[in-house]
Amino acid sequence: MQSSHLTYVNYVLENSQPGNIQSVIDAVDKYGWTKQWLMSIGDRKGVIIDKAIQSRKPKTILELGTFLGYSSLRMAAQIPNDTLIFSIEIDPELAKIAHAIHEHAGVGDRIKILIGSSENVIPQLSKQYHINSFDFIFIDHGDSIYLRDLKLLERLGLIQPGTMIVADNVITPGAPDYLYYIQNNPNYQTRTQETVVQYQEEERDGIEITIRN
Ligand SMILES: C[S@@+](CC[C@H](N)C(=O)[O-])C[C@H]1O[C@@H](n2cnc3c(N)ncnc32)[C@H](O)[C@@H]1O
Repeated sequence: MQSSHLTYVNYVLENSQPGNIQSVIDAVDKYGWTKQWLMSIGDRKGVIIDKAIQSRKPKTILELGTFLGYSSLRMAAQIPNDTLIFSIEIDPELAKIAHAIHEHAGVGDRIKILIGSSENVIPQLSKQYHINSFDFIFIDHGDSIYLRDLKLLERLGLIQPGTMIVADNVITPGAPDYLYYIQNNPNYQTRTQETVVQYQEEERDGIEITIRN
């Protein structure tokens, strides 16, 4: 394991209680604010995701981009125990660390991390996991591939009327082609929630919150 990842895991394990999701979320946030900047959504954007989940009450959730498992942990904290989150991560080492953190938080069986590139994994979802569509999709893997994967999800029928799609980083670094498509498409109702970059005081960012008509 990379030494920075090892430091992170040790910090989170030592500063949280097993089975206590909120204490794990708090430990990650403390690490991000005081030790090392993280590309996890962080506490301030995290509240926006929490509210989106509370408003949609999804039964099926897909995340693109697990990283160290923070946003999936936050989503798990907002939903009933019987709701499974699928989260796709291209880097096997990150997936392993995220799973260890989820196990520590007591939600390892509620977050299914699928290792691989989203463009390869998404087409397997219906067949392997009997998913017809998702109620909630969190897009947070790479700004330049948001639109490609949105269109893939559309083509496969995984986005249906009522699906809520939340995309991070639409201002910084920005996803202009994604925003143009979704904001000029009569199939979607969408708004940009302005916020700031995680674990920083100043830099502007935005989260796009969209509902399929
Ligand atoms: C910004 S981080 C995700 C942060 C995470 N959602 C959170 O807030 O805790 C982006 C992650 O997407 C992964 N990623 C990048 N391209 C990907 C792809 N094509 N398929 C799956 N994962 C990808 C990266 O390895 C990285 O871990």
